Amino acid sequence: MTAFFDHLRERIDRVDSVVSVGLDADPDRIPDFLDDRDLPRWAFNRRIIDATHEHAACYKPNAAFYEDADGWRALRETIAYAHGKDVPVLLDAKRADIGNTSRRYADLLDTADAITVNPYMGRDSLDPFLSREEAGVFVLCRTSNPGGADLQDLELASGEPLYRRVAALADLWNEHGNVGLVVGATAPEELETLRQEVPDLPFLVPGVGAQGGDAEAAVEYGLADGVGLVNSSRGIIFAGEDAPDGDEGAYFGAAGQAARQLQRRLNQFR
Ligand SMILES: O=C(O)c1cc(=O)[nH]c(=O)n1[C@@H]1O[C@H](COP(=O)(O)O)[C@@H](O)[C@H]1O
Repeated sequence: MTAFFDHLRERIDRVDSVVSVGLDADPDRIPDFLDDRDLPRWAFNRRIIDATHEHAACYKPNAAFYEDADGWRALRETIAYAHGKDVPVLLDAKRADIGNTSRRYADLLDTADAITVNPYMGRDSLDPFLSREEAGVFVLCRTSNPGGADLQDLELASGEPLYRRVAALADLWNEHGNVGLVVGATAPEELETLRQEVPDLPFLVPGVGAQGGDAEAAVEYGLADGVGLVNSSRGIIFAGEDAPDGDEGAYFGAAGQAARQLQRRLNQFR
């Protein structure tokens, strides 16, 4: 294992948690009381991090919520703040392209500790990420969305579904011990199959919480030798939406409570 997974293991042990808190700071859902702040998404994330870091093995901002000028600034501040709390950051960017383009995408790892990548363009498109030995590279394998089966379950001539081939390839690409898979909690059977197929790869398992995935399967099959991540985004960061209007303490307190509850629930299965 290299730096990212070593750090993640330490973090999991220290806080006794495999929770990845998804920082999907949707501008449409940032509470009104933060509207007048410079960079409301950063103001929001800072408070979320303050409220949840004791329960977080990792933070996972999804790039979709930051891809504008203010957004990138908010993201940079957020990552630095998470690092200040010694929490690793996995940037959910789902990138990869032809070589020179991917090399620029891989620069995202100058700031974040790990990234999600899309394997559709094959090995060379992932090389710039894989060669960053210190970083974690999570390859999309069997996604949590309803259409995940459209392509990923297609049977190859060998009879195996495409997602299993992706896992086998990711295992081959793991020359530096820095590769993980993304497998949704909404696909518990596929999680089980994949854990047998690639016993050594840690998984990022999204889809518990708002998407209703299987938390027990996420833990049972997501961890490789105790290392892996189970992500919830909206279910944690927007847990305070029922708090009384303008009550900042209650709003972010609810996020902390949601993170703690998920930590406890997942720990029952570890
Ligand atoms: O790569 C991911 O993290 C990901 C893969 C996948 O199969 N499904 C999935 O939901 N995700 C991401 O995980 C997060 C899930 O958010 P919630 O449904 O709000 O918990 C979002 O940022 C998604 O983009």
